[in-house]
Amino acid sequence: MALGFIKKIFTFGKDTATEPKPEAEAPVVEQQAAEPRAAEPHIIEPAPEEPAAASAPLSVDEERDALLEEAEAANPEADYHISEDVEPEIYPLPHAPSLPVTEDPVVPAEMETAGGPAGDEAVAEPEAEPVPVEEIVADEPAGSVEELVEEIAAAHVETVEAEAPGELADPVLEEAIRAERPLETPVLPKGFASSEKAVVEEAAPVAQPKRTWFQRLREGLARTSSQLTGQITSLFTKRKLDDDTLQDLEDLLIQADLGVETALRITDTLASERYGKDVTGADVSRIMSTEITKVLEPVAKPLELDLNHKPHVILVVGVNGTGKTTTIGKLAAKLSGAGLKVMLAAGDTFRAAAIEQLKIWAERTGSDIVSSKLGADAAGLAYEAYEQAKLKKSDVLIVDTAGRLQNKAELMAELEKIVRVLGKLDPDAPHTVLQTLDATTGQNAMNQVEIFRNVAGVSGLIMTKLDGTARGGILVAIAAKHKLPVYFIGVGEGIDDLEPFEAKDFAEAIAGVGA
Ligand SMILES: Nc1nc2c(ncn2[C@@H]2O[C@H](COP(=O)(O)OP(=O)(O)OP(=O)(O)O)[C@@H](O)[C@H]2O)c(=O)[nH]1
Repeated sequence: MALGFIKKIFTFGKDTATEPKPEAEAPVVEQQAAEPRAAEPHIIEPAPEEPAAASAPLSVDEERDALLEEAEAANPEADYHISEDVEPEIYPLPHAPSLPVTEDPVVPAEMETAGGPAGDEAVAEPEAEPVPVEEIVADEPAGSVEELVEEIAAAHVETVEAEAPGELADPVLEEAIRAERPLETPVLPKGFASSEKAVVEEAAPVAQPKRTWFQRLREGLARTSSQLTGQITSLFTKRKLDDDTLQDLEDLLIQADLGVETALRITDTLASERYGKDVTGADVSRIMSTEITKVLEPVAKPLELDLNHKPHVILVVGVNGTGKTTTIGKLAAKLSGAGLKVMLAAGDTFRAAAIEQLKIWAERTGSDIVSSKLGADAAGLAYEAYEQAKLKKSDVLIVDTAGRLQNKAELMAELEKIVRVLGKLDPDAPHTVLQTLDATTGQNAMNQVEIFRNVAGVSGLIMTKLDGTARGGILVAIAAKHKLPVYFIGVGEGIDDLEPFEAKDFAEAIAGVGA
């Protein structure tokens, strides 16, 4: 059902995805503030931001202002002022909903903490109140509370409303969104799963023929596969299977980054079937494909979203250049294409280009985005993004992070702090910690998992740049060693070049079976 819409998004992004062009001096915020669009069909908005009633919980900006005032009183020397040219763009949010809103909307229980107008019950609920930032950072080392508050104030956080992602292809989805009611049965794109039972994963299988994806996977892995199968074929030309050929094969498989464990699985199986007999390259490929499938099957899992959390927080980590930002864009495209409300957080505050790049992806995918100025505290930004996502009832918040391993200690401290701050806003957050790995880096990717796993509690992987590399075998070695779920693989720079990870397809593509 969502597939037609996803395809539209893909087509839309395809032309421009390869070379994103930042709009240099024209912040998206200003454009949108100046030209509010008449209709935002995909946004389920709360009522317009009106002054909160005396008994209502503080809005995010009031909450933050109060915190900043307190911090200022405690330390009059510090400058906690938020620059005026930025503040009006943020609070109230620049986009006022144009959809009709009932006077007293009933907010579902899981959305009560959003801070918007709610029914009596919601107002009475104590847990609906936002958690003060000072509590959030209470466990931080001495002095860090003030620092964080100061940094949040200095962050010039800006929230950009989503662009409409285009016409909705699904009339049921469209009707639900126009009626401002949540979908009872969220329809997730392929590669995602929900912990709620009532999820339809793929409603229109004919719309995207498997062959297309399979062909693309094969094209992507062609270098890995042709190098490996070429060597195997020449190894077994007119040779019976003996200890020497088995040793040569083992070396070859290890050189192809498959890892010792998988190499041994393959040679052991081959030996048990064909020792002393003639062996062809096709025999080896078949066994390779079967054994690699066995290694990969336990890790080929959909990315499970718990939509009871609003938002479900996905923290994306990884060394810089591994494709974090691009992958976030691709994920956002899938999710917003399926009708979910997505908020992005430009938590890579270390690189201006990363912030700009994410803004472009937000525009392209119809996602909201919270960003800050360069060098701002990333945990503070994550805090703001979470609050904004709550306020706007986003289904999913995806947080980008910096990945500069050159300054490892600082980076790790920053990641730990982001995880801690999110965990205090929602004890289960971040609900998913995704690590991106660049397949072209081979063995290096293995070490990267080790590092980020310990610091950020990585819960799943996405391997990027599998197109055009001869080192795709590393995914197998990583699966065998770390046993972490692999949700998607990146096979290009375009918006639709992210595919759910399928063990058998991948194994066959690497082994050159069925080509
Ligand atoms: N060929 C190919 N290129 C990719 C893929 N994923 C990302 N890229 C490219 O890799 C480069 C780095 O990607 P980014 O998304 O900027 O990586 P990052 O991890 O966010 O990097 P920093 O912002 O420096 O931390 C970009 O040129 C992307 O277009 C992929 O699956 N295949």
